[in-house]
Amino acid sequence: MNIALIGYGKMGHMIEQVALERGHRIVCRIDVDNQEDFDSPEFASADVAIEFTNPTAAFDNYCRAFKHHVKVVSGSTGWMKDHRAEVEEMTRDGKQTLFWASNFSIGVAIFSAVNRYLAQIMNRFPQYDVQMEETHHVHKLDAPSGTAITLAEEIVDNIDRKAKWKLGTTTWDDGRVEGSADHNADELLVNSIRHGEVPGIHRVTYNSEADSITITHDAHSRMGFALGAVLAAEYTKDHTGLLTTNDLFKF
Ligand SMILES: NC(=O)C1=CN([C@@H]2O[C@H](COP(=O)(O)OP(=O)(O)OC[C@H]3O[C@@H](n4cnc5c(N)ncnc54)[C@H](O)[C@@H]3O)[C@@H](O)[C@H]2O)C=CC1
Ligand SMILES: O=C(O)C1=N[C@H](C(=O)O)C[C@H](O)C1
Repeated sequence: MNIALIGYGKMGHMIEQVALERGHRIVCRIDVDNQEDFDSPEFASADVAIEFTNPTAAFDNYCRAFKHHVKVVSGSTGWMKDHRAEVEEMTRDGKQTLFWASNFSIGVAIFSAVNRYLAQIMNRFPQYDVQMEETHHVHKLDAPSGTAITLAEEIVDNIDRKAKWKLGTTTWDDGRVEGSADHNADELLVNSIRHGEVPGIHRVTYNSEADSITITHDAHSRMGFALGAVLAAEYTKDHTGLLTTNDLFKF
């Protein structure tokens, strides 16, 4: 299939490699210095555009692709709080197509299924309090990570004693600590760590006086995200509307 890349950074390059290995063609690569290519015949020839940019650019990129009726797969995080409703409206009834996931790896899809089940079990065991921690490279623009927000929303949806999640502290390599760990009992605290070149670690911990239970997903590289994004593009070619990893992996 024909794939356009929007955002040719760390993820864009890795997705290109995986897409070529799977026999796809890259028809267009758009980054900040060639925005006019959105209006090129090459871009319009794409079956799907794969978008990995940043929290502020993502939504405009969806709109520019939709103008040409090009379907989009996107992993950009941090835009949901401002544009979720507009994206839901644009993709309603398959008018436009966006496959979005805060994390494309199969490992996180499995982790998410375990996370939901564990939260349900914990309704019977109020002696455990739950907290989350995510660790990423120091270049990351958003905190908490998109994956942490998705996992936190799943816990809040499944455990009766938590009403919402709250960003706690962000700790940097140089020892700086931003934010505060203060929170009410019904708030799920999510702490962030920014360290070196870490691709992404997500940890959910249930702690009681007697013991603690921790589940962790630790990405060894970005390869799992890139493969998932290309699998999502293959799926998106034949589907419409607002899609996510639950559609692809059927959890
Ligand atoms: N859902 C998932 O599985 C994953 C999501 N991400 C997310 O993907 C995004 C990108 O991650 P990386 O590739 O690591 O970042 P990066 O910083 O290496 O690459 C982003 C690229 O987008 C370009 N860009 C910025 N504004 C643009 C615009 N308006 N149009 C086109 N290109 C533009 C930048 O110049 C840069 O080349 C982040 O939001 C990150 O959180 C990252 C890894 C996995
Ligand atoms: O910025 C990253 O690198 C990552 N971002 C995603 C997120 O915010 O959850 C996914 C992955 O953890 C890597």
